[in-house]
Amino acid sequence: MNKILSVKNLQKIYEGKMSHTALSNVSFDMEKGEFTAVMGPSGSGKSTLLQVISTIDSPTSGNVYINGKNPHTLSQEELASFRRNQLGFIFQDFNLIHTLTVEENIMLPLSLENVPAKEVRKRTKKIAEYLGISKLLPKRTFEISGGQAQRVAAARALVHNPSLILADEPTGNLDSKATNDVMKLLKELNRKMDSTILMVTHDAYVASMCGRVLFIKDGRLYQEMTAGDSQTQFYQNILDMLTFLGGGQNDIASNRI
Ligand SMILES: Nc1ncnc2c1ncn2[C@@H]1O[C@H](COP(=O)(O)OP(=O)(O)OP(=O)(O)O)[C@@H](O)[C@H]1O
Repeated sequence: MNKILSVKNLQKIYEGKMSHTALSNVSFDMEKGEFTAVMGPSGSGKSTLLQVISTIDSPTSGNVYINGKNPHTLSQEELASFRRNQLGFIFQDFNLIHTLTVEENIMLPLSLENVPAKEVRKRTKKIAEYLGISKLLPKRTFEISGGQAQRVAAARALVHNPSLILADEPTGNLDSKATNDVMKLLKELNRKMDSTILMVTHDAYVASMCGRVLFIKDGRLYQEMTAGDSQTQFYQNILDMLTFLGGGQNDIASNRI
């Protein structure tokens, strides 16, 4: 067993005129090669969880260990390097930089780490070939399609071979064909490269393609489900849980299987 992520008794309180407990006593682990979804009603704390794990925000109490190291105890400088080395991010809007070419976007994490230029080109070429986007390398980001942009974002997230990939609603803005493409891609990364992926999603169909789903309600880990043999059954179980948790129409995807 190779534990990549360990979240222990995480608590996050947003202080203000009215302080708000966004996460309360959340604990779970992820082994290498796991693909796990985080679901829950709007405002339940999913993004907060991802932000604390990704070190964008710090916990009020509790600990996060990535590959056995607690990034929240690192200095600013060490943290920046830790994030670039250990984590890969895939966001809904891809976060590509439009003044750069596709190749430069993919290279970015390595360039920031002062990896030698020859090695940067070699790794960029390899990941681009792997994801079938070699021909796009010289293009600007506005010259490529949404699905291609998602592949470029995945290439950038993977080029430095991160321990953990964090995805915040990577299919949020996409139609069902593009959603399927993105999920195929993530599954492929998960299977072939043994990538460990933690993904927030509102979409029960998308979640049913993962190996495990964590359900959050009012900042607490409410329930977890593991996929069985049938994706249709898993999807149904997820839908049932979401209906039970409540939270409005947007949280429940239409019947797609
Ligand atoms: N910076 C902040 N300051 C104060 N409260 C915040 C802050 N960010 C989030 N919250 C509150 O914390 C709770 C959890 O928010 P979070 O964004 O994690 O929910 P979520 O499950 O990701 O929601 P959604 O599905 O709508 O994106 C919400 O009640 C939100 O209003």
